[in-house]
Amino acid sequence: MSELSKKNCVPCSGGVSSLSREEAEALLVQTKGWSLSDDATRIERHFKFPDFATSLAFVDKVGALAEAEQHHPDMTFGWGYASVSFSTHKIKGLHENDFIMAARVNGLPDAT
Ligand SMILES: C[C@H](O)[C@H](O)[C@H]1CNC2=NC(N)=NC(=O)C2=N1
Repeated sequence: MSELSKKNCVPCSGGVSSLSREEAEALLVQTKGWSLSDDATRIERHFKFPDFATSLAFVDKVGALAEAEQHHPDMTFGWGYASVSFSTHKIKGLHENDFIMAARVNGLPDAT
């Protein structure tokens, strides 16, 4: 379990700078499977599942996690896959919260 997955998101009210590419890359080491967008404003991971029901259940679990932490992903899903992406809207870029959520998503039982 990464150190990040033990943390909780802190409210982000804007007015703080987004992480630099270097800072994001350093945190990415703790979030296996996630990649940084070309402009370094979001992180994304693609998950595969054996069927539609498992994809749907996974997206639902990510949603529950997001509601609990009040930090929300963009997601697309369909038969056998889900794509989850995090960015912090208020700062139009990355915050440690995005990496905390990625680590927590990686800890879900179906996130293989
Ligand atoms: C009040 C509430 O905490 C905020 O509006 C949260 C909700 N979820 C959020 N999710 C994401 N990804 N970015 C945000 O800036 C954000 N803000």
